[in-house]
Amino acid sequence: MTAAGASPSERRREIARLLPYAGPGPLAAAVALNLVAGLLPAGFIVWTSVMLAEVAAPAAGRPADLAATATALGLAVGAYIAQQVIVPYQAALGEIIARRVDGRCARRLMRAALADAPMAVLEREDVLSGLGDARDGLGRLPPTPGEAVAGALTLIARYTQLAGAVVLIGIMLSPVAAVVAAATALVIRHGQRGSLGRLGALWRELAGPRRRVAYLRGTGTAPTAAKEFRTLGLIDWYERRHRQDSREYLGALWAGRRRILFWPFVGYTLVGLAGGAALLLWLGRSAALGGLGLLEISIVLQAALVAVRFGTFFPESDVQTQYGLNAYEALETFEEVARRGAGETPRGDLPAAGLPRHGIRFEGVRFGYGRGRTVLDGLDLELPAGSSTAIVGLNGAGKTTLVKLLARLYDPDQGRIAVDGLDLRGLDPRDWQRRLAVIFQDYVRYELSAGANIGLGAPDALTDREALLAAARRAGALEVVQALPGGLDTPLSRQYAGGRDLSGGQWQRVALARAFLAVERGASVLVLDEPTAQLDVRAEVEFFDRFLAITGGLTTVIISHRFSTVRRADRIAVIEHGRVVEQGDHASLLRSGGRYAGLFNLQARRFGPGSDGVR
Ligand SMILES: Nc1ncnc2c1ncn2[C@@H]1O[C@H](COP(=O)(O)OP(=O)(O)OP(=O)(O)O)[C@@H](O)[C@H]1O
Repeated sequence: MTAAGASPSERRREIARLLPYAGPGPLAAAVALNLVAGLLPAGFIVWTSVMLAEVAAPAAGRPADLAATATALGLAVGAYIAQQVIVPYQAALGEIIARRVDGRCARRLMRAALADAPMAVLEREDVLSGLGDARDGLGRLPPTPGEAVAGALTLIARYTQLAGAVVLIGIMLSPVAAVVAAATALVIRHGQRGSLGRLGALWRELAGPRRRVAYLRGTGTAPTAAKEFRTLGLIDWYERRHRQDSREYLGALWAGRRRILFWPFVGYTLVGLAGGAALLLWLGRSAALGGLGLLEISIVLQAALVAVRFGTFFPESDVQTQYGLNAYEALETFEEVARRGAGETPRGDLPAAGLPRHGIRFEGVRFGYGRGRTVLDGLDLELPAGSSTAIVGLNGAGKTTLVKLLARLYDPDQGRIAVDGLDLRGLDPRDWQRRLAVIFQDYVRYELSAGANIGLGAPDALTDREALLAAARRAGALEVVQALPGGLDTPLSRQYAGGRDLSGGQWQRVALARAFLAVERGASVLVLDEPTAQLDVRAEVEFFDRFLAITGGLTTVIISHRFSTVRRADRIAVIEHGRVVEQGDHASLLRSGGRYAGLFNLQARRFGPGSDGVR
């Protein structure tokens, strides 16, 4: 990792240490190419000066030497063309070297994060923030839309410069020469941007492999992955996989670049050559015929070079304008999809205040995600107001999907959900969602303070510390909060100064506190998806003792695979094949000896003879 605030000499030493990562071939080629690129302008100056001296010879009393003039002109043109030809090779070599060096640095970072650093070190705040910086720095972030705009503005300077040069050629040499200069510049420029546009398309085409490499690099340098990588012995495999996928991606990228860039480059170089040569010859001829003085020659020569050079790459704008807008285009596409989706979704406007008074009914609900398989298929279910309903079913049965429909994150394809007889689609969705307090299985662990993690259950209570602590107490999270060095103000992430991370069960209590705060602030339907999955047995028992007291009078839905959780509900519904196949209370379902009894007995057996499956 680069030391922060390294001095210039330290930075030079660091670059010297990184140079070998480029590999001997690219390194030698880059040194040679850059030496030549550095010498060519000197050659150009010398040969154009020789040419000028020869042109001025008659004025100095010497006879004009046409052969020497032509040789100097030829060498000057050659030096100029060579400079132009070298530019893209310099850029390509630079890219190869940057990729190789970054690749080696990323592998070093992965190894350091996954294999070398002790876990205790990986949990230190300063180390985590340094690791975050290193990952971001190696992220090869594309230019942003803002950079595209700034880059586009710099084109004003480029085009003004061209216009000035063309006008000067028109005045000093001839209008036709000015047209030749302008046409040469614009044709090359058009070709250059066209190639870059096709490269942009290639970049989009390779989005999948690029994302995979970025993912591998991201997880491989994330401290959270280190535990599993070490214990499973995945480090060597992971490195190989990263190298192989990187090679495949870069192979496809470079092949595409060669295909897109080579022939256009040759073609437009020839156009530049022809246009530049025509202008120089025109100038030489006019000068030889004595029609131009040194001043005019010098002005036209430099203006012609401005025009011909115009067609090449503009580092201050081209990449920015080509790639910077990708994020913006993605944003616009997303907005459009969102707008269309919102337009197709009925948006009711009935107020939801006070609902449900009687109950919520799923009536013949059929639903599938997109074109995927049908998840719920004619599901009928009643959730009486003021009572608790537990939903049981195997993995993938559709329990969470049912909650998503209830929260109006999706609408049924067929059938309806009725709240006190009103179709859910007729209610104002935001208003209805405020009536719900839902904690999903994959609830969000906000990298914010403990207080905010609770307070986001009802944003208007974010600053009400009493309310936050009361919600924490109800969820059994008070001792978690009190043990934090800054209490409610402690950031729940080690990436921040004074931050702490929580255990899975502690996080779950904080998420429950969030839901209880929402209930406290007016939500009347509490939905908990696997609320106790990460709680220890004692915490689970405590949770349910409190839960029954807290939720009395509320409409609650609990999804759980733990029968100790489920059995306490007023009603239990078993979902299978997209429908409710059984419902009733724990005792009646056990008596009936059906699906629920089967699952219950299976779990009970797992925990030994005599166990009632409570865990
Ligand atoms: N966003 C989604 N897009 C496509 N399919 C999905 C999506 N979410 C869930 N599914 C699919 O819908 C089915 C039901 O998923 P759901 O999460 O509702 O099951 P579940 O009963 O809650 O399972 P679990 O007990 O494992 O939590 C699964 O086959 C799942 O793959």
